[in-house]
Amino acid sequence: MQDPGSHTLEVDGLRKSFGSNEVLKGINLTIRSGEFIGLMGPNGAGKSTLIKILAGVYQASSGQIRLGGRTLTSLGDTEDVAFIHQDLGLVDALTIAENFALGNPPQRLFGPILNKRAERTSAARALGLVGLDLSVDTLLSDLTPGQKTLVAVARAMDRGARILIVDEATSTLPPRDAQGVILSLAAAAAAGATVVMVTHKLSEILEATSRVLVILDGEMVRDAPTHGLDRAALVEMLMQHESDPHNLDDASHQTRDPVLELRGVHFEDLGPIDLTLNAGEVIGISGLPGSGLHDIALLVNGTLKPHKGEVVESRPRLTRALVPPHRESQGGFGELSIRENMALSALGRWRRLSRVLKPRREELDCARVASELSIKPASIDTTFDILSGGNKQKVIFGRALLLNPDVFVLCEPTRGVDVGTRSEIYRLIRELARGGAAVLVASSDAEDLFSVCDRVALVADGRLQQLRPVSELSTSELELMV
Ligand SMILES: Nc1ncnc2c1ncn2[C@@H]1O[C@H](COP(=O)(O)OP(=O)(O)OP(=O)(O)O)[C@@H](O)[C@H]1O
Repeated sequence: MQDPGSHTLEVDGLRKSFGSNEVLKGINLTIRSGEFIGLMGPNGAGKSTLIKILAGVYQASSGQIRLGGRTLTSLGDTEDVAFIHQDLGLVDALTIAENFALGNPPQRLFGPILNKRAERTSAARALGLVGLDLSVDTLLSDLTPGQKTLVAVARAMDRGARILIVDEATSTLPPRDAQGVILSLAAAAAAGATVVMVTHKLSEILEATSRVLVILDGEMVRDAPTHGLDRAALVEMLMQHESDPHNLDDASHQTRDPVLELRGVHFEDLGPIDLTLNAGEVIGISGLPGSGLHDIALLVNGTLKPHKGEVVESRPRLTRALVPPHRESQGGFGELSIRENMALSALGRWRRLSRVLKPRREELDCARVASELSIKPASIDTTFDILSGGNKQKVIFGRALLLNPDVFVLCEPTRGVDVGTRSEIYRLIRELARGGAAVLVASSDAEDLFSVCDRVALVADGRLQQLRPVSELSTSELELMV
């Protein structure tokens, strides 16, 4: 029997099935106080399901959870444990102090009189712990996404959490913001808190964690100290038979005829923007949140119309496909299947001359793309809603592939996807360019830029800087760009 005061977290033989699909196949774990755990695994491996069982969102089919020797059905109601998801559970219209007070029993001075001062002092102290130099009266809506995540971490610590469970909280943050969050989590661990962090970013694992756990197909297949590991070792742990994501074949480019041009385009604070997309070339643009990076992509796609200037197409009826920046709000239709979500915009492709749909061809094409992207579950009749985050991203990417357009506009194409799929997406993008498509990648992920783009440029101060060949840039120059 352990000391109940300790915060050792133990999981024994945890299983979870959804219908006949066994998603967790007997997970065993012991995590001690002060450990910083990186939890990795391919899309659909079961990471979020494990976290949701710990949080009490799902109930395990069998198995045990113990904290400090006490058996619990979940950690959801335990003050010692805080969960930080992509949806941070903060309210934009409230101040930092008010967000801290949300859901907390009020601190009382005397009878019904609240001790607001004590609440503010303790909130300010917690902000200091995560390195945020902000007044507690700042409105949440005035913060950057990274600062909001730090507020969520500070709030958890203010509430006395000794275990922080963080599920892909940095995946939508620009690198510098993500770095701030990782540093504050590392500081929390150094001060004795336990951190369990789900991430696909190898750099975050190497930078901050003390131990790596890998889930594959619902089983915990690796458990190793991070010390001594490098990127290649992590990739090998994840993939077993890995093809190096950076070893992309050098596409022999064909003629680079202009396909689409933005000429002197203005949109809100952007402009003038001049950009030419050529057949067979992958152009990458990057920038901070609010820089207008995705607006440029949407202007290229025709979703946004310029206030001034023109979008010139090289031929009539030029076709375009978009992977939108916000999968959560602009991506898929939750109640439709993988197949329906993929086929939606390309239905015309499977029509006979008589205009009758050829469902068998449609099914085969969707199944082929789903398999190329290793979408899980493999059945294309699966409902979109129940897919893991990374698999949703793959379906949306697959939809663009099926359209087979002249121009691909890909916003954050690898957001939330695992290491193996990332390299597969890079291979597919190169293939699209080799096939003559013009590709625009609008991404805040340096790896997207140096792995797949021919030329890249930064969006800053409303302008698109000069495009430069990636081959002439060092990794650190690229990382500085994002
Ligand atoms: N509510 C649900 N009903 C049915 N199946 C589900 C449900 N939630 C998750 N699944 C399935 O469980 C499997 C594991 O999903 P989970 O979200 O745990 O993966 P993950 O490892 O977190 O992936 P990612 O890295 O893409 O976020 C997937 O095949 C998913 O479709």
